[in-house]
Amino acid sequence: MSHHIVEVKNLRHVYPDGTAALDDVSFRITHGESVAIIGANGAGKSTLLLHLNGYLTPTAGEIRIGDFPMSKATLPNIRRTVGMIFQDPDDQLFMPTVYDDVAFGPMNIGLPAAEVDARVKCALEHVGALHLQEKAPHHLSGGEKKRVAIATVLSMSPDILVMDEPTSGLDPFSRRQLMELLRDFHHTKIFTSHDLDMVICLCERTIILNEGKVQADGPTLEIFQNDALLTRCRLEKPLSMQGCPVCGCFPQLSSTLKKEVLP
Ligand SMILES: Nc1ncnc2c1ncn2[C@@H]1O[C@H](COP(=O)(O)OP(=O)(O)OP(=O)(O)O)[C@@H](O)[C@H]1O
Repeated sequence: MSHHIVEVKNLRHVYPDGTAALDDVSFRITHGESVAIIGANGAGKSTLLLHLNGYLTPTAGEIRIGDFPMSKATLPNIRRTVGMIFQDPDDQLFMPTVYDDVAFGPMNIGLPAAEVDARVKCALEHVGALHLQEKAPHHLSGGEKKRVAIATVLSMSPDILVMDEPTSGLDPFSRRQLMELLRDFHHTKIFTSHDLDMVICLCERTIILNEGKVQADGPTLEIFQNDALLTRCRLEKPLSMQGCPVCGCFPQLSSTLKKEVLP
């Protein structure tokens, strides 16, 4: 399934004002992997994601999605393969109703009306937002907007899901539901997040960006056990791996995690 592969080679991005946001970033993500891209504020995470379906163009370097190098000619195909969910759902929702927003992508690729309708209903049901279909997106709460933004991407049946800060702004119940939804998506997933407890639950691999460069790329648990690396990159362990400051116990850890995390 080579169309599920994401390859980034020596990517550099300099914004028009001269800010070098990414420098010599390289990695390869293969089919079915679930990968977190983490880093402190300003590390370059969003800039990197915006390259993965062509919203930003590299200053230098190369991106391949499956068999296609990113270019003007391959962009429509790549955008069908890579479903991008932005940090701010307002960047994604622009139609008069939720239904129209979720239908927009499938209609645009010329699917028959019955197929569009089926995809919209299925995507909205999947994110628990079918009851919102007639509402105006700008009347929704932050968490509802996030779900609908995800539905706009699911309705296109992407092979690769790319999400910038998926759990930001969600209440604990909605966060849990979203995590379950993402766990059920069995194709390639790439997230940026400051929610490191979500990362530990959903991503077996983590890439750390620091000042636009890849500082680490490996198994998530190994990375979160490397205190020196985390400190150097201005990161902290997930809460579930931090001991209670009073007695040193690990109340939130599941027993499986305890075996792997505790010395
Ligand atoms: N449009 C832009 N023009 C100039 N500089 C920008 C632009 N967008 C981002 N930057 C700069 O690029 C660097 C990387 O920003 P980016 O948004 O990719 O970081 P991030 O890791 O996603 O941060 P955060 O965790 O705060 O969302 C920062 O120094 C930022 O100020």
